[in-house]
Amino acid sequence: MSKHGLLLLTYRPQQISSVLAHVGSYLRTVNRKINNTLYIWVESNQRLISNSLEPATAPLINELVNLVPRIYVEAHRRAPLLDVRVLHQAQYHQQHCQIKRKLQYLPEIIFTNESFNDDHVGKYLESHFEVLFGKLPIFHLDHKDTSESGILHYEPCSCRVYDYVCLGGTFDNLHNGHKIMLSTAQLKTQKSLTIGVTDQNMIKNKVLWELIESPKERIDKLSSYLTDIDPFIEYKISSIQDPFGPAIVDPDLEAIVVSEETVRGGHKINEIRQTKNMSQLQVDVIPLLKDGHRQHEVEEDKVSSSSMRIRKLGTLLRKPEPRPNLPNKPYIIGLTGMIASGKTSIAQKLGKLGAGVINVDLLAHQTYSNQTMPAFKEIVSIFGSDIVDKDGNIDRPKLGRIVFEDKDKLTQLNEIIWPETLKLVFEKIKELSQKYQVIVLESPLLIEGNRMNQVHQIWLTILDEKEAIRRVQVRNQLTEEEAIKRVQSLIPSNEKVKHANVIFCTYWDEKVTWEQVKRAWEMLNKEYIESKPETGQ
Ligand SMILES: CC(C)(COP(=O)(O)OP(=O)(O)OC[C@H]1O[C@@H](n2cnc3c(N)ncnc32)[C@H](O)[C@@H]1O)[C@@H](O)C(=O)NCCC(=O)NCCS
Ligand SMILES: Nc1ncnc2c1ncn2[C@@H]1O[C@H](COP(=O)(O)OP(=O)(O)OP(=O)(O)O)[C@@H](O)[C@H]1O
Repeated sequence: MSKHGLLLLTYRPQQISSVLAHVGSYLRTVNRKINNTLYIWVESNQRLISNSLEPATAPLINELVNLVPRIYVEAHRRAPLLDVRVLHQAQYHQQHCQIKRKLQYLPEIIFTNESFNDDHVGKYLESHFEVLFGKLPIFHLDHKDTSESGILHYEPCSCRVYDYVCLGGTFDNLHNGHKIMLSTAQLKTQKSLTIGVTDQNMIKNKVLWELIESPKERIDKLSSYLTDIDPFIEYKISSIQDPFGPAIVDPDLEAIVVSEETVRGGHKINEIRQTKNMSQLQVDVIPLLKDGHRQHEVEEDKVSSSSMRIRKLGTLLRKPEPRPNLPNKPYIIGLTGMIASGKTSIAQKLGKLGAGVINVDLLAHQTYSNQTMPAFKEIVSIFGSDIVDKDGNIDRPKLGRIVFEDKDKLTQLNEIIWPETLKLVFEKIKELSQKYQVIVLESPLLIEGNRMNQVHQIWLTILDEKEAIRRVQVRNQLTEEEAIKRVQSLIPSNEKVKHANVIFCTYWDEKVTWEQVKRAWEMLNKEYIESKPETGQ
């Protein structure tokens, strides 16, 4: 299996759309041979037959606007996990034909759909790219099952081209739907493509927004993707704070590319431009790419970044850091997350699957549960005798109201309780390690207390803040204001995500939570438990 490859897709003169007949079959074979990136370069077979290295006559724009999106539709069907990149060589960029392109990922194998002399193929590709193709293996693709041909339901948009085009999006987990939109816009652009990328304040209503990368990371990835596909256009990519961005400011823009679901945004932009006496943008609409690989009813119908985020739940997102300070056994999972995000519910499920569970909160409460316990006196001396109830115990709801009103007091309380709690945690770990290989330490303040190196992996529960506030109100009988204070008293989930090896979300019903937990448990056992020795890393 190679990581990256390049498919040289050749067609007979005047018959460019004929490549579509078999592209699905080619992609299926390629999908078995590479597992990361596939570049596709579309070329007339005449250039290879004649072994001519003269500049080619590039395919016509109307052919490409038809062809390229359809290749992505097939890529979604046949190789949904491959990063397919159809490289453009549009007619109006003929003057750049002599410039050798760089590629972001170096191909390790070449695929061709027609048999040519291997030397010709290597030389031809080396005349277009700064890659030593001559040394790479060449695999000739056959298409046996022609029955797959021509089943592409795709209505391409107009083939008019413009100097200045714009579009917008979040572009998290760049997928084939995005690629259709971006390619269409690139093919329509002769000079400059302006792209607005949603800022952090615009994504907070999206499902699992905490898993979306920062605007800078998304912009960087988008920029290197676009340059890889077509380095001859100017790209102006910036973050936007509203749905309109530069589209209602830049007088040079001529067209906007939108999808069926965002066409209203395009028309709204034109309304605003009209009020400012600016020219109207041509609104070019691409159809939505439906998801043929939906895994769950909570996923969307269309190929979507949200569905891709949902699929990450319960999987290993980040390899755990080595913990030379900890023995390999027992293997300790720190389960943390926002208040009412479902830590206890997930810990219980892990318990049912075979983990030993320690609730650090309960042990913390033990440290001041009666007058003989070590933290009792210290807490009363700091928070006053008012917090002791008529039975002589510390009134926890009352203490809670005090510390969630005042961050300093919360820190003070944690400083008193933590050393004693830690002693109890160690005792409990020792006791449970007789029976369990995996111990789940349910610990709300694991990250706040910077205690991440005391566990082998960090598993994080996240939940939409509004839902967390609703749950706290119901469960703890609090007002909305009090619930908000509790939920917001900890480090926000989007910052904790950086530390997490596995993430869960309990937003949907229990069945969905169970699926995530089972996935994580299986991964843990397979990768980290079954094959580990007692000591050493
Ligand atoms: C407010 C905007 C920018 C927010 O983007 P959004 O969060 O929806 O981005 P997302 O990354 O999900 O999608 C980006 C674009 O790809 C399209 N898209 C997403 N999935 C698919 C799919 N499966 N098939 C086809 N297109 C798709 C979206 O409809 C959108 O047009 C957008 O929704 C919008 O209203 N666009 C029209 C106005 C605009 O472009 N403004 C900025 C101009 S600079
Ligand atoms: N999958 C789920 N679907 C719906 N509700 C859930 C789900 N999981 C948990 N809940 C509910 O959310 C509330 C909080 O869950 P839980 O007590 O497990 O959270 P927690 O993170 O342990 O809270 P705390 O930090 O306060 O201890 C509970 O009322 C629980 O019933």
